[in-house]
Amino acid sequence: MSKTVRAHALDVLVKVGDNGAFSHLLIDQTLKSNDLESRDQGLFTELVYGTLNRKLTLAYDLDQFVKKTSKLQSWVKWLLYLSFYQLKYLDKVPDHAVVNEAVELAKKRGHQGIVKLVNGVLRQALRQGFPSYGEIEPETKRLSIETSTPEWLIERWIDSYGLEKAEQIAKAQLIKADKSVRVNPLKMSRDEVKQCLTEDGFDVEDSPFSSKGLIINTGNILKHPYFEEGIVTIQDQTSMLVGEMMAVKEGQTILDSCSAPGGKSTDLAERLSNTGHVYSYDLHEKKTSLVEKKAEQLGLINMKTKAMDARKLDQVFEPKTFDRILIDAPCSGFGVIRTKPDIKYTKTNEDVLNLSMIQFDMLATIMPLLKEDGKLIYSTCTIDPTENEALVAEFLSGQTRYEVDPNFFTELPDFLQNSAGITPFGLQIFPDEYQTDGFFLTRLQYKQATDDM
Ligand SMILES: C[S@@+](CC[C@H](N)C(=O)[O-])C[C@H]1O[C@@H](n2cnc3c(N)ncnc32)[C@H](O)[C@@H]1O
Repeated sequence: MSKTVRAHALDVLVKVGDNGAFSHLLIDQTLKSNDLESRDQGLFTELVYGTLNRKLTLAYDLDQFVKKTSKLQSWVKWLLYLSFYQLKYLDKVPDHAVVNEAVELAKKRGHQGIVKLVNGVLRQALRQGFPSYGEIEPETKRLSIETSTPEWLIERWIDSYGLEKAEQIAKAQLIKADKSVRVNPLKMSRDEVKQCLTEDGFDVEDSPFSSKGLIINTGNILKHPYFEEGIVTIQDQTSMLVGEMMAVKEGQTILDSCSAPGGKSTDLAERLSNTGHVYSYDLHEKKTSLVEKKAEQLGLINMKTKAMDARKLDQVFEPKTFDRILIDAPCSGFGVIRTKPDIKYTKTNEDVLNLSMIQFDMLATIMPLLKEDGKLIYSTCTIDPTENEALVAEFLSGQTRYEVDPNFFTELPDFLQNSAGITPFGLQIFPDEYQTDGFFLTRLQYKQATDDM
């Protein structure tokens, strides 16, 4: 008999274990190498991400029913987390089905004592109900358990944005992400794609972030031929805003210093309508080959890829070479926890500090490669000031040549112009604002001469 969805989910959860790393790779691997039906693929992904994303909450819950959880074998613990997740958060699965499936999985993997324990714990949880968290003290611990976010990260967000905002951010990271796609204008217009997808039964709407973006409310776009044909690319709406704000003009020469897997680079190349050049760099060839693959799929012939540390690009290019530069920097990724929950369990305070030093070096090395009338976008998919506005402020304060482009703020889409995350150093988009990833971007340029001389 072929494996059930829950058996696949349990396998991945056990492999990911408490280290938390690489769940998205294991999910992709399982989806590719097994013939799960498309309905089951959705459930499988939801079970793995959902359980991982709620890990700390589920561990607290389990402590109420089992005295020494540390003595449980890893797979038993994850089976109970997986089952709790379904009982608490999934309406579509009946409780008795969750218990029966868990018991069957326990029978396959363990002895009679474990089967009894799994059955007993789940039935007790159903009888007694799950604990509430309101009384937990201090407040940071309560928030940590309720939102399954490590306490140090909650404290970081409180330090940056206050308790109320920290709570909103942590809660938003638990909400399932909408899918959005970018339309390739070299192949079809957004309106045409929208119309055809609607005729095919999809519920689709225009993204307010980008003229190329569509939000897919219902329908599995990964299975649609437009995906294979390079007519659409999966991309978060905030990432598409980068392409929009680069204000690219045909024929330009563009540098993308951290380009893999190629989402934004290919957006820029599409915007050049296959004119000009996009030089797409990343640290390793394994990474740049992903960019090449994407470019090929989208029919783009104006991209050049090469592996190189962005902090050495000044050894390859003369100063003032590029019309447009993108530094979409490696970052802590606290804006994309919705789709990569591992991030909140694996990153540390020290990582944030180390990343900010790399980001600073990248800015310092790459900024001089911009032409006198050029524009450079610095962006991250995180919500930490140390890597975002504070970093840009520090970079600008140490020199006299560059500034934030004042037109950046007026050229933002109208709905973002009064956004809570606007500072003199850029725009911070929070994950609780627009049902998107959390994201930061700003646009820098050479200081412009003022008229009042
Ligand atoms: C946020 S991701 C880029 C995403 C990409 N711009 C996109 O839209 O698909 C950051 C990238 O920086 C790369 N990276 C990390 N350190 C680097 C370095 N020192 N030099 C160049 N690239 C680096 C990582 O390999 C990663 O692919």
